[in-house]
Amino acid sequence: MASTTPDASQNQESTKNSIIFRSVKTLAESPELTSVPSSYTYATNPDDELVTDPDDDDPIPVIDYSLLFTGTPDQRAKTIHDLGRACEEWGFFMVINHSVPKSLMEKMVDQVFAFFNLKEEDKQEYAGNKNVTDPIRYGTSFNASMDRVKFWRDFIKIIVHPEFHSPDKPPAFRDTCEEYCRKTRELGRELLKGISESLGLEADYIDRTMNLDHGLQIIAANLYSPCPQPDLAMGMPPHSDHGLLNLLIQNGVCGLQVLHNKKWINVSSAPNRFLVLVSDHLEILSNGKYKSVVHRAVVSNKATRISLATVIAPSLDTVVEPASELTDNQTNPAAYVGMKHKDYMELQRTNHLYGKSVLNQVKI
Ligand SMILES: O=C(O)CCC(=O)C(=O)O
Ligand SMILES: [Fe+2]
Repeated sequence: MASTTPDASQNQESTKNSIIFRSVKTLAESPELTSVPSSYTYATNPDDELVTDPDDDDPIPVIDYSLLFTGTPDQRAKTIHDLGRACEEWGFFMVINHSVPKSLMEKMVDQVFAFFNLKEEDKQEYAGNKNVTDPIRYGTSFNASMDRVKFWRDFIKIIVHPEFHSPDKPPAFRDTCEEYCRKTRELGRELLKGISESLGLEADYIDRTMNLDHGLQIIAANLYSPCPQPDLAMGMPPHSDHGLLNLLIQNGVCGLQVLHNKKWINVSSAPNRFLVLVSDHLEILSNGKYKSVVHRAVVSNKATRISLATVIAPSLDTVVEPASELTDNQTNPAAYVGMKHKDYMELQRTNHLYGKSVLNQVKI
């Protein structure tokens, strides 16, 4: 795979007082870099420091997707029950035996790599877009103009449904991405049918009420370049995602940690698995029964990490509120106010990314 050589004049912008790198990649590749610049120095909250691998007695839930279709009635019922428990207790699970070919997953990760390896000026074509509904947004950190501390991450976010968009380069990106997005949309919608049933709702309840025929699907590809002092920088700070589910894959380099029972759990994954994160709108719809998972991405000094998140979300105009079937005024009143998905996304974009700070704003 071709790699770009940093070119100081092309990849840096000078302001009155400092030089700003346009991407962490160009910063990480600059020969003079030996330590993390102060603008990236992230102070971890000491309360957050308990980091561990999963406990054998409480393993990360694994869902065998094929049993939803080809299992015996008992196996199917158990899988739906397991899905519900995973959403309730972890807000996170891994999916095996799913419908997305391994070769397509690998091809997509390769294309993401190839995109980040384009010349910076080619990627900058998509930079500067600010609105959550801009079809393609390339950038660095989270919201670089607002972040108090910058995150060690470059990203591209692409809206792929209800309308499909794609960068024109690299040449094979569009076709690979279109197929990958179709397959992951199908996977996400089927998982949501099982999740609907686990809540005691009709299988198509979430699909119908969240208007998934016109649902928003976004892919967010993240590049975490090697960092000279990984303990001092953060790839993505603790946060939960908007949307219903986030289907995540990575390039074989670990870095994702999920918060479970007040501990940060390192997630390692086999190449053919999807890491599925319950996201804020599923928590709202289930009136808090299912919890969106707080997660973060740490960085390494050895390898470049790629992660590719596929967000399956309600249509932009859907007002998401707790399902009336799951609430009653006396014993289980609605715990969240309804909000249009589009407004929620805007709220997330204009807030500092920390924990569940956005979700807390719609909590009653
Ligand atoms: O890189 C990761 O594993 C996490 C990425 C993430 O949290 C996101 O894109 O929302
Ligand atoms: Fe996330």
